[in-house]
Amino acid sequence: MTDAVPTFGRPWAALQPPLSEAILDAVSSLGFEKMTPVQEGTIPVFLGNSDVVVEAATGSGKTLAFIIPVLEMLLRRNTQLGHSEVGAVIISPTRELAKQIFTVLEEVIKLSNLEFKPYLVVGGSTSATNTADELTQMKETGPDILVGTPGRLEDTICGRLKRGKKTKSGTITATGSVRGRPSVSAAKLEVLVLDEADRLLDMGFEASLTAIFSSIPKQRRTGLFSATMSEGLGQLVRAGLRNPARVQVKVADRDGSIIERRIPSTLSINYLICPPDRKLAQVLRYIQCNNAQKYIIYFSTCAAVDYFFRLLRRMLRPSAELVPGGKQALKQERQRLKPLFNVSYPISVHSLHGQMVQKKRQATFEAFSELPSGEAGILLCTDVASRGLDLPDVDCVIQWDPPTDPKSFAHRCGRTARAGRSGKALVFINPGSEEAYIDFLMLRKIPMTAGSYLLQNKSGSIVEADVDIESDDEMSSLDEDDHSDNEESTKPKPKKEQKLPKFPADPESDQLLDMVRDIAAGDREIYERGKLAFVSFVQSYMKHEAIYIFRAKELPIVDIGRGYGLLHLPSMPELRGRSLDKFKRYEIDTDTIPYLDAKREEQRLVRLAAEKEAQMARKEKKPQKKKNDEAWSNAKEEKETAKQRKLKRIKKRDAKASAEEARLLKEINDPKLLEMLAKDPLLAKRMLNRREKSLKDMRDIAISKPKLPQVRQSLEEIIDSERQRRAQSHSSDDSSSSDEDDWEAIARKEKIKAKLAAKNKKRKFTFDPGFSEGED
Ligand SMILES: Nc1ncnc2c1ncn2[C@@H]1O[C@H](COP(=O)(O)OP(=O)(O)OP(=O)(O)O)[C@@H](O)[C@H]1O
Repeated sequence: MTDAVPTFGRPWAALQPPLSEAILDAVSSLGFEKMTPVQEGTIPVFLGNSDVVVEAATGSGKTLAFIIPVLEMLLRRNTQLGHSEVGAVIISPTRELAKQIFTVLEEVIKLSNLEFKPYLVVGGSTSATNTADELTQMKETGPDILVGTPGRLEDTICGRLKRGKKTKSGTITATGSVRGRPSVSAAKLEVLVLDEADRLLDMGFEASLTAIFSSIPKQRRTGLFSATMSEGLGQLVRAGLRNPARVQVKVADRDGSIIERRIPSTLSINYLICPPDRKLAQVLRYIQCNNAQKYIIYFSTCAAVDYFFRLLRRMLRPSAELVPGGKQALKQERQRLKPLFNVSYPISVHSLHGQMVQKKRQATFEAFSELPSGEAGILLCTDVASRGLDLPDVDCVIQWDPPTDPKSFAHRCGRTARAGRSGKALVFINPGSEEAYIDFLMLRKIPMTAGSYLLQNKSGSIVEADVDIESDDEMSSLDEDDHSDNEESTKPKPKKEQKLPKFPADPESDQLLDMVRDIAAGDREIYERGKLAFVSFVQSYMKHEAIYIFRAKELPIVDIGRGYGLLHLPSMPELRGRSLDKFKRYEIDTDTIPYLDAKREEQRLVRLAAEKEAQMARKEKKPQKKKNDEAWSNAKEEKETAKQRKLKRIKKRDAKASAEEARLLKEINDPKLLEMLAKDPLLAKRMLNRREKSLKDMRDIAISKPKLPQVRQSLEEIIDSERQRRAQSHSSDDSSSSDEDDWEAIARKEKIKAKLAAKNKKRKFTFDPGFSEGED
């Protein structure tokens, strides 16, 4: 793996056209002597009156590559901006990123002694009053540069949409749509920047962007920046940019040769093909092998972050509040972990995901950024923290699961190895099904090398184990039962399972999982969150964009459950048809698992008692039913079965109806009637079912059109013959009335559905788009 040092470019003073003294002072005060390649490539082009599309690796200094031109362009203006006029707008997909850009911008302005007033425009206010206060404050400030998220910026620049419907393309369709007054005037806007442009589209901000484009002058400069570009960007480029210059920064390898890779040359990425029930041991061993460092661990879902945060905090930084049973229990738990994980420095555990309130997100961000020296820090997060965040000095990024959006992979890894620092990344791959992901990333210019499987030897030291993971033969034969049982391997097995186990026995990993289960058995919060995390992970697996690699059917679901330290597998449709024998249920009545929080536990016990009483009462009333271990899961299953049955019924009914309709249409060959029936398919059904009123209607229609004698004739003929045929068949079989009722009922239901949909649409439409920056 390459460990090249990135080549910084020339000194700032070498730029042509030259930067102003104030900006040169600022970059020098920041301690940046030379430009990074992306800065050297972008600044002169952007300042030379060209729109730019910039693609450069993570951590390559893109932020300054647009902040400096923005300030320079405003400095070069001939006329001054008025109090309510803005000269530049920078759009970012997330609040964190917007805040980060704003901080850098503020710092550069301060260090350069310029008098520009930047303003941060993001959602996340806790109330409408706060929002109103923020607006007033912004108007008082009279900002020159706005940095923010798309929805809020749209409200600020275009005015808040009070009435009207916004389509995906950003046009307002409903007549009588009304926007409030814009809070600023963008009439003299000089420059627009879209940071993480592909993400802006992925998050569905197209409409807001289009609205912003239509409210700002066409004669402006626009820059589009990202480490990854998606195909959808073409449309955005056409809509918002004019003949843009493309700046693409290639990475120089150690020997100076130019190689095509999407990641910095200082970043080394390892993949580890590892059974999912051994990931926890691998992560802890990896940490143990290094000094106090900063780690980011990515998970697919918020629920997984919440669960592992609680679990790791309890294991790695246990305290009297976290461990029930007082000091003695705390000591015992520490003793139990010691042979499995032992480091001499303190470790703090943090979590960050999109469902956390903004304040907490910010606090986590700051705490992890300002970690005391000598302390290791682990930040557990979802992809909300994958893009753009410049967390200082992250040593290693671990991906517990590959991201559902392949583009996120490079962004996740890019939180380390920033601005010339070296960094490591590790991604876990499930054996037997996900190996193709390695080639998939190679093709996307993200090279990876195999990482080592770590084992603990008898003296407790961590050693690299020999694992044969290259053989395709073994790969294809590996299934859920193949990898762990060494003893099992000596027993005769069916043909497919006769391969040698790929992974060595790892009793310490099993001990670790036993410890996790014991913890869950004594802490309801962890027990419940574990189940939630597992279910949400399995569901998120179905959402992988690369579904041909991440095939739900091949997901080693039982091993994953074991790896999560579950006490039992929750009942879920994805487990149907799987062999669950390998999973050993933890012997405990789960009702007895307490919350550590006394008040919460008290409430739970009261609720439980009430539920039991109600259950007893029901039992006395009804004949006894089959005993359920988990009432909630069975109820869910029953609901699912009922839903399936209903769907089947509807499908059958629909098929029957279409067949009937087709048959009728085939029988009737009058063109005018066919036209009428095409316009009103129910007419055919009514006719078929001898609804007198409808027949009369049809006859009337035919008679009232004397110009169409043929139609009248054929209609009457058809109706009469149909009546005769029906009369005959009704005398022997009178089952069609229910069918008719169905049709009428379906028509009625359709009407109601349409009405409801219209109502819902109305409701959605009043929702404030400015607050919709939902990440995750
Ligand atoms: N010329 C420079 N010399 C040294 N360090 C720099 C220079 N320019 C920027 N940096 C530093 O590099 C780090 C990464 O910069 P920045 O956040 O702009 O990267 P980025 O390309 O936007 O990354 P991402 O794609 O992940 O958002 C920051 O900590 C920044 O302070």
